[in-house]
Amino acid sequence: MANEFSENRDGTANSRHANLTSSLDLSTSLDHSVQTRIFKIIVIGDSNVGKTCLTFRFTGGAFPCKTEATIGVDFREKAVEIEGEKIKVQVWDTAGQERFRKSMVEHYYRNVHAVVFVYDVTKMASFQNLKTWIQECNGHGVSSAVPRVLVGNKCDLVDQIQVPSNTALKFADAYNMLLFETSAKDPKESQNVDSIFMCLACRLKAQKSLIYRDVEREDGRVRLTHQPDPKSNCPC
Ligand SMILES: Nc1nc2c(ncn2[C@@H]2O[C@H](COP(=O)(O)OP(=O)(O)OP(=O)(O)O)[C@@H](O)[C@H]2O)c(=O)[nH]1
Ligand SMILES: [Mg+2]
Repeated sequence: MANEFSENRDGTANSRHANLTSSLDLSTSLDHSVQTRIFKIIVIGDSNVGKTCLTFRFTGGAFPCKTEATIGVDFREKAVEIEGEKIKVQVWDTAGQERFRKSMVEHYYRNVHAVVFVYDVTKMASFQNLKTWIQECNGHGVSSAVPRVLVGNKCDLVDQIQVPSNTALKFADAYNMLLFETSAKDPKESQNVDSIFMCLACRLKAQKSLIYRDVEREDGRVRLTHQPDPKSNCPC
């Protein structure tokens, strides 16, 4: 594991074109040295929708001044605390371009704990392609018990919006997902970006027993039917 992650100045972990080994399988989801659970969240969607910028905003707290197409996968980690438990959220920022991802796909989905599907609100094609991304995810055996959320990014480009909110909401509802419309670029939206990942981390913490058992065998769906607890720091 140590060879695969380099520590950034801000304390987040990052690795490009990582040589994936079984140590990343995360089947136990537990960092034994410090007894911190690790939640593996993958970020999926068309190229250029802003997956790298969203993950950077969450883990690094800023919008990167320059990005290049992701090759394979970039890992970023952020330590969070939920109801007194320290948890590492490990974000897998995947490549949207087919040529940069095909050899890695199996690794993306293996032992994944949650999935973030991203589209660009200014690009209808990226929204229409979501079905293909969902099919790929299901085709790799990701259980319906694995929480999924939908993210419409680039909301700061208000004059260029092509995907109406109600269309996105209907889609999210049909696939039993929460919808977040946000912007990785707009600093005012940074809390909303954090909420995407914190919401999933809270769901996963609540599913504690599922993570220690075999998630694949559970077929229960995660539905947001409860009211958020005002005393909890869960954003959803
Ligand atoms: N206006 C605006 N631009 C954004 C936003 N998020 C990302 N971008 C821009 O969109 C472009 C693509 O962003 P990336 O984060 O690299 O996209 P990606 O989905 O990671 O692309 P791949 O790695 O090829 O899959 C870059 O030029 C970003 O600056 C946003 O919220 N608003
Ligand atoms: Mg990228």
